[in-house]
Amino acid sequence: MSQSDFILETKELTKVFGGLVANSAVSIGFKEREAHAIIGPNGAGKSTFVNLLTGHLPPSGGQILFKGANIAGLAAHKVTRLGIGRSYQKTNIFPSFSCFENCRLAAQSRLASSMKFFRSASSYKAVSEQAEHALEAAGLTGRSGRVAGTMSYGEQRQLEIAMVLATAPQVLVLDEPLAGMGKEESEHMVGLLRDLARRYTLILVEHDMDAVFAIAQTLSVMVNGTLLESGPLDQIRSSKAVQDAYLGDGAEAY
Ligand SMILES: Nc1ncnc2c1ncn2[C@@H]1O[C@H](COP(=O)(O)OP(=O)(O)OP(=O)(O)O)[C@@H](O)[C@H]1O
Repeated sequence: MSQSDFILETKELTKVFGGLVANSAVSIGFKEREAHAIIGPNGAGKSTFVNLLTGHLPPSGGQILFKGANIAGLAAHKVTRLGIGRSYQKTNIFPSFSCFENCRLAAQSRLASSMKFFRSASSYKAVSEQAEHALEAAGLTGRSGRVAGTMSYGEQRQLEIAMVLATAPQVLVLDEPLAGMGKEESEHMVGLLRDLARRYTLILVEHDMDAVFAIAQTLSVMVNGTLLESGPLDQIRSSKAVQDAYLGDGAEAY
């Protein structure tokens, strides 16, 4: 597959913490408008990988190509502005602000100069519309004026996704979006993510294998900081190496 087939691609991406190699020469390609899950046991290096992708950690080596340009080492806010949005394992909202305010602040953060922006009434309107669209896209239509902290946990996770959408990303990086959710909330979130996967490139770290199989078309399996295998869902499900290392007998433990 040629480089142009991928909107985002890592080449030999490496991260070393002291003596520990958390990511060892990881090369993964992400296609446009595809849901791609990164799976693997605890400590495999998944969070480190997404922290590198989104500029939250500087790599020790390798490349991160976004639309062909190497963005490795770029600061997180600059990566966001390029169009790679990211949600976190824990909710990251302002609980005393309304849903709309949370999204409006996120939309504003995408702009290079928010002070300059505040002077323009038309830009304010554009950002407000972007915030409302993001709420709708995240399934929170009608929740605009609701104080974020008073919503259910599941809705707060939806709000966090709305805040990422408000930054007008092309690539959405979601770190354990189902963490802490009950069955109903999880099903709702899976539906939302399947819907978003039709319009965005989705990169997902998730332990819930039923959800991963329902959302992702492509899977990359990490073990001990290395990429074990990357490919279409069916290929990974039937891979002997993946079965042995991860999806086999102990898969339910993850
Ligand atoms: N900031 C850090 N400093 C030192 N070691 C770290 C740091 N972050 C992660 N590690 C180590 O790197 C390895 C990979 O951790 P990472 O959190 O990326 O794995 P993971 O696959 O996301 O695990 P989990 O599924 O439990 O979240 C682990 O051994 C971890 O202890």
